[in-house]
Amino acid sequence: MSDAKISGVLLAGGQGRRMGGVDKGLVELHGRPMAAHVLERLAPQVDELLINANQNAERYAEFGHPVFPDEIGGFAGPLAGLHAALTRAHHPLVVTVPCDSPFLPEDLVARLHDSLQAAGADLAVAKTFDQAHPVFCLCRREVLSHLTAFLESGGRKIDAWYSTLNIVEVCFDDQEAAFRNINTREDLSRES
Ligand SMILES: Nc1nc2c(ncn2[C@@H]2O[C@H](COP(=O)(O)OP(=O)(O)OP(=O)(O)O)[C@@H](O)[C@H]2O)c(=O)[nH]1
Ligand SMILES: [Mg+2]
Repeated sequence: MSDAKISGVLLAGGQGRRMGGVDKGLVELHGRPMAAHVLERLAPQVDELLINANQNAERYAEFGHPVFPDEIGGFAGPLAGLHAALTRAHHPLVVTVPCDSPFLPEDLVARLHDSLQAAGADLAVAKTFDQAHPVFCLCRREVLSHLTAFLESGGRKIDAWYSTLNIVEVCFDDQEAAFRNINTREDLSRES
């Protein structure tokens, strides 16, 4: 297994429309912002942490890690966040996680990394049973030029971009509950 260092990126650049247009990463669960839960789980798994957010930069900065917005504006979706992340990351491997999945696996990065290496893939993405979790991915930083070209040609859909890459899907069937995400007020109250 390679010992390449890994940058971890919290994707918090969405508009939270299903929750009424809130900045979901700052919404509190058990008395703390969801971003805090996610960062705490991810920190021991990576060599640096970065935060991608398009609003409330000062509040995200309080977590103590660099904060940056999408370079491609207009809330173009998570690929715009990944694009910005790949331009900012210092390490050769980059893992992304969403801001609304506070229970992410503690061995997420180790398992994505093992599969990426074993398959010699460009990108490893989590799945549970037949459900893909496309924003939980580990990729090589050098896919940036490929992603930039995809975005410049008007591409926005994460699945469409993945279909042009050498990817490996990594099975987390044993931890399905760790991927539950919070999209609505009802989802939030179910966890509270
Ligand atoms: N950087 C960036 N991240 C995004 C964007 N849209 C969604 N995301 C992130 O992608 C992940 C999954 O997105 P969703 O669950 O759809 O979150 P959302 O878009 O804020 O919420 P909805 O508006 O209800 O769809 C979350 O971590 C979001 O922060 C975007 O335009 N830019
Ligand atoms: Mg969305």
